Amino acid sequence: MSALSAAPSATSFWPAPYAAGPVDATVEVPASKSLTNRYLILAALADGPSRLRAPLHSRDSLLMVEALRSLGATVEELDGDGTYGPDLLVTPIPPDASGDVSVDCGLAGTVMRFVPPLAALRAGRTSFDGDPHARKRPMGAVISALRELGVQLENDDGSLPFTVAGTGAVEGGTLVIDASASSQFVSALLLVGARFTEGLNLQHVGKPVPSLDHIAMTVAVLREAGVVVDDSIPNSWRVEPGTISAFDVRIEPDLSNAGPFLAAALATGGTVRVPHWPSDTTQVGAKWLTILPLLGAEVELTDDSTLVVRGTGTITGAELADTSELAPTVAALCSLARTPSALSGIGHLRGHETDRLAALVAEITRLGGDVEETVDGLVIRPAPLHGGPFHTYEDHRMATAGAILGLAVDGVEIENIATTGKTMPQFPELWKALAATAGPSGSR
Ligand SMILES: O=C(O)C1=C[C@@H](OP(=O)(O)O)[C@@H](O)[C@H](O)C1
Ligand SMILES: C=C(OP(=O)(O)O)C(=O)O
Repeated sequence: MSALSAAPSATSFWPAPYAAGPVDATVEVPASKSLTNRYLILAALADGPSRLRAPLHSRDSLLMVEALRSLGATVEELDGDGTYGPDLLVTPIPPDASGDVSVDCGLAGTVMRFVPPLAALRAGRTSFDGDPHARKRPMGAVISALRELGVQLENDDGSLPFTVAGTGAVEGGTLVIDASASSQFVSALLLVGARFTEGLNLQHVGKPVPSLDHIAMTVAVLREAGVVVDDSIPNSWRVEPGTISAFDVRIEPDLSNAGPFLAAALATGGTVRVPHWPSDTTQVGAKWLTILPLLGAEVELTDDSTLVVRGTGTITGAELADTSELAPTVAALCSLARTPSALSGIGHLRGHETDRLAALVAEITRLGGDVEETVDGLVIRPAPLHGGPFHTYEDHRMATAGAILGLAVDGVEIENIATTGKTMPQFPELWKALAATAGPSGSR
């Protein structure tokens, strides 16, 4: 399957490796999706060529690269020292770029939310569409924000597909949005705000914005590129107009995608090490250092920046709020716990790659689990699990959640494991290698 093609709809099931004993593995995790795609956007708007070292190469990052190429940026591959592919050299979109183009968003939230404001800065029509489920993901706040900013949109009914008819400039100014469905609405506007003639005063009004770590990440990468951002008032951001400076940056490993591997230590009572763990990061995956001990793990960050997680053989349930994109991994671990768990502050997961709350309830229940959906999360109670099919709904994090269960429960079969290619095409091989460290499968 090409990285850009839609995830296959034909049903194929992957026998998840079952670990006969404790795993003992060191796993080098590919680069962060959220950082790679933010740096790609900034590089396309910068004042000169930028280099991304050891970036992510996955479906979501390729969709972003292709989107930027369509808008006129040049993205070249350069030999680098990354384990999982070349560096990227990005030459920005030229000021006189114009013409009608189309962008395939796949199922990537970062592409469908971040690229339309960028397209508004260019003269020409850019049409956006994506996978069938992409048409169901919330887009309203980005679309209404562009309209408020005076940008013309065509064929839009509040979701994909639609067309942005850019004129080459956006005046900017004051904008009020409701970003309660996704932090990406805020990030999308902040990322391009410095290129609006008057900059941007953005305010959120409504229920709380989810995934605040991801907004902190956006602000941090903007400041690295010399953009002046004031985020001192909650729910309010000021981006000064100005230059986005070209940069040369090494991308951190994806700490969210490290999650399933770290979870394997708990699921099997083993040890997993992830090297190159950043000591200072805006990634939400930094929270593993506090989440995993609450679930019963011993966690240590060594002097050589390796995160070491040891399972004690017992997983304890926990009350955890605002786990954002970590939630499917957390839910899988909680289903293996000896005591109940409550996950809250994740109602917006209903608008992710699939309705993740419904999907987790359906699939964990199918394996014998006891899970209930609440207004803004899940309650998970201890129950003996058994093998069987685990449906994934084109959602990479459903697939990795199923793999965690399969490590601890014999006979779990995961639908369409290739869906992990959205952010980590190497997942099936890395997971098999991890499971193999537990010895040949059999009963524990
Ligand atoms: O900006 C980003 O890179 C992301 C923001 C979050 O989106 P939501 O705010 O919609 O949860 C997160 O869940 C998603 O995986 C990546
Ligand atoms: C919600 C996610 O992705 P997206 O960037 O497509 O929103 C995710 O990766 O968990």
